[in-house]
Amino acid sequence: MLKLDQVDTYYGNSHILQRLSFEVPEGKCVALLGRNGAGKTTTIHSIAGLTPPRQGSITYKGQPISGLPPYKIARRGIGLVPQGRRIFPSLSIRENLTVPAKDSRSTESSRQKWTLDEVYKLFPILKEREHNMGTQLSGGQQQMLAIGRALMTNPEFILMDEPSEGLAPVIIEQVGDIIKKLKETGLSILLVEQNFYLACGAADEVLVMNKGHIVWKGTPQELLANEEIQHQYLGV
Ligand SMILES: Nc1ncnc2c1ncn2[C@@H]1O[C@H](COP(=O)(O)OP(=O)(O)OP(=O)(O)O)[C@@H](O)[C@H]1O
Repeated sequence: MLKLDQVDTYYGNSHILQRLSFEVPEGKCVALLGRNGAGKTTTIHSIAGLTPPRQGSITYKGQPISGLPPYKIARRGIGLVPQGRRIFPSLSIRENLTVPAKDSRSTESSRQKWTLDEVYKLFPILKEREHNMGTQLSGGQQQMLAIGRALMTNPEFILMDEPSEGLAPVIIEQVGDIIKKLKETGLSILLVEQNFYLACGAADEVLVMNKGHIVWKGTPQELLANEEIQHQYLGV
């Protein structure tokens, strides 16, 4: 569904992604793991059009998307749950959810529509607190809000950047359950994580990244059994 082929992304003269190639099949969750600075966020930003690649191709459902502005990539059906959640602090929870959905052209008509009610069904706590300000939520609830806000753009594919960041272990487990539920709705997911156990619990395939390229790929079971890779690239 999403394919990166020989992607090179730079910040100025710094060559960050180096001939990066991988695929995310339809309906699957692929986790991208790696230490700080490996290039995971840069990968997400390259796909979303925030830091376009200088060379190589990114295709989504067979169509090239590299070079398109971020809003056009979003309209194609790729939603972003950014690192650090980026909740709008001066808006209520309801407003945080409805603001990105306001532009009716933001959705291509054939896709299943996520409504406010459906997002509230998935995250009942957001309904209970819909008139609170975004910043009055706990870290886990803010993560639900960030996911709900991405769903309101009716994506078929979601990019999730470190959803476990700053959360307590019990909440990280809940995030894992949410990712499984999203997959059951038919979404395809690229999950960037530093949390080895969350990634292995939620993903169908794991990619390990180091210095801007993929150094290992396999199933979560294979990674759990491979202590050398865990130690060398993930600091587990
Ligand atoms: N805006 C920027 N300008 C210059 N260099 C940057 C910028 N953002 C990131 N980098 C560099 O690019 C490299 C990859 O960073 P990136 O944020 O993609 O890593 P990451 O794997 O997501 O790590 P983290 O988990 O810390 O976010 C790092 O060496 C980082 O210092």
